[in-house]
Amino acid sequence: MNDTAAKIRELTDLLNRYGYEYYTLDAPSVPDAEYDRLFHELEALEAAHPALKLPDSPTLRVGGAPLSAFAQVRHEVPMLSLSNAFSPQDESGAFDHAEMTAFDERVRGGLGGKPPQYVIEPKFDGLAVSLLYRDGVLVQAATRGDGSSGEDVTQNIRTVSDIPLRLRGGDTPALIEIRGEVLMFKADFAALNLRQEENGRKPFANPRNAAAGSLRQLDPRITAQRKLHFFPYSIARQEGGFSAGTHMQELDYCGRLGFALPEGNCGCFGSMAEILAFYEQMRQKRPALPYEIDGMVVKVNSLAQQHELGFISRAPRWAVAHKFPAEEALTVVEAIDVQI
Ligand SMILES: CC(C)(CNC(=O)c1ccc(Oc2ccccc2)cc1)c1ccc2c(N)nc(N)nc2n1
Repeated sequence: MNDTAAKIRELTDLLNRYGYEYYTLDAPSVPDAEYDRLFHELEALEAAHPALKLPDSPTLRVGGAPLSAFAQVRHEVPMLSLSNAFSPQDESGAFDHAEMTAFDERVRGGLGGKPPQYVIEPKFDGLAVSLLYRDGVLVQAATRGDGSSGEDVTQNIRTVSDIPLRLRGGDTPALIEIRGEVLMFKADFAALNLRQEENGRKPFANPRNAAAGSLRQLDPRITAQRKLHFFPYSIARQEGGFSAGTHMQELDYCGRLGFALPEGNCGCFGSMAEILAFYEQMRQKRPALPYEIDGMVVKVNSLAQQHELGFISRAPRWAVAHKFPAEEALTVVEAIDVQI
């Protein structure tokens, strides 16, 4: 490799490490001025040697020329929705968890009476996307669409700072497809709407619409100006690399690959009673979370038990969204469509 190519490789790796420390670990190891100096040095080298620009270059995060339309991407593995369980409040204000108890009984029935371990995690209220990495490099990103195919939003996804352009850690899988949610934090949503109003533009109704509108922008430079985040929640396909046996191991593996995890807002328990206690804790914590959630998701932890339980019309038998009651009587709970 000639020394210009070596220098570009070195600057790309260094800036990706600094970006990971700043955006995902929230623990920068260099001042912003140092990052900017190296970033401009890389930009200059790439402008002088376009053929040497790397597919995981951090300069891709600023967004290139606008697209005229989004290409369609067919999902090799369908992107499913979740069946819903609600816990309505009775007039005394007590919550009726009958639907979650019924879920637990169905799961135990399906497992021949074996008591499963459950994982409970936030049900992110954003836009579901699928990320495809080949030999550790992000090569494609798509929205869920109708579950079978979605829009190719690869260029826009590269501007999301906590999505790695190259997976971290050793033992890189030849292929891995990671699913999760792109969302906008509440504070960034408020700041965006302030800017919208100042510029005479219509404000977004909620952070989910703001995230969807920002990601489905044909101009990646606009997406790059919107502060988006990503949390993984599933590994859809994998060739090589670490083979997880449980959903918690999948989440931990995503953390090692360089993704942000909703630390402290996930749990793994051996009984539905503990799950319901954690759900209640999260319902109390919800207003203080930096991002919006519209409930919790409860999943069977063992992947072998998930496969044993399968899907009801392709919504998993082994997972259910446990929605929070609407905060105000006026909140319209959208009809949840189980998209296939
Ligand atoms: C559980 C799953 C539906 C993902 N899983 C899948 O989409 C999925 C898709 C094909 C699968 O296997 C199949 C393979 C071939 C055919 C049919 C299914 C398995 C899981 C889901 C959906 C939304 C979530 C959300 N908003 N927040 C959290 N925290 N978790 C979520 N989890």
